[in-house]
Amino acid sequence: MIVTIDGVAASGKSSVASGVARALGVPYVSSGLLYRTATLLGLEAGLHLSDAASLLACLEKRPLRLEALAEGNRVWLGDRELTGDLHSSRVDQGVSVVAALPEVRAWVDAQLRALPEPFVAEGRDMGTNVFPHADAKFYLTASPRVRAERRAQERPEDVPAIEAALVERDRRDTVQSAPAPDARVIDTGPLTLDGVVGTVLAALPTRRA
Ligand SMILES: Nc1ncnc2c1ncn2[C@@H]1O[C@H](COP(=O)(O)OP(=O)(O)O)[C@@H](O)[C@H]1O
Ligand SMILES: Nc1ccn([C@H]2C[C@H](O)[C@@H](COP(=O)(O)OP(=O)(O)O)O2)c(=O)n1
Repeated sequence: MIVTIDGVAASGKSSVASGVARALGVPYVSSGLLYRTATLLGLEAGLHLSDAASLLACLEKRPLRLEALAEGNRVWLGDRELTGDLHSSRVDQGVSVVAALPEVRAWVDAQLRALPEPFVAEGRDMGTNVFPHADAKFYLTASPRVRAERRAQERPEDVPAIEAALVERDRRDTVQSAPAPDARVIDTGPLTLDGVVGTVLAALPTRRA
């Protein structure tokens, strides 16, 4: 069984995917972390983030591993854990450029499609491009202000600055961020995290994984 959870930036995709995966007893996988990993490694290597060939060469020769646990995803480069470095503002600012590169999208998609079922996959295009035959599809939204207020709990910046950055990233990610026609759209604004997880679980075709 594959469940896809897509949505705009900071709409709650990872937290909801983790809650759903834990309830089902399956892993979840964060596709955004792979785009973030490509961005971080490109920045650390001093590459131009639009230089797809160099970026891909850099990714393919490194011992990268995505640990897709239900409790949270972790990314490793050999023995070095990258996870804590993947949500910095500089990665936030560069990631849309990297995510627009078809070569990088193909690299991410190949890794995702190699995963053994069952799992929950979250990102932007899980239900549209990567797993169009998923058993259940969801798309999370919330207003920019609500999302910025949530992110402000996790980041040192203030709400207006985070909100402006989110709106800009939404704009740059528009192409790959359309909901699948068969996705159930959930406005998470008026709901608690548990409320969103419960809404997803209640809408699954069966509770088996
Ligand atoms: N109703 C809600 N639905 C989803 N996330 C929520 C909700 N209320 C608060 N949050 C919080 O919003 C923050 C952003 O969620 P996250 O899962 O990181 O989003 P995304 O993966 O879409 O960037 C997290 O700290 C999460 O706990
Ligand atoms: N399937 C995906 C997942 C993420 N992306 C891009 C779009 C986002 O700007 C970045 C980071 O996504 P991530 O889900 O980690 O972060 P946000 O929820 O947007 O804060 O990657 C994508 O293009 N396709």
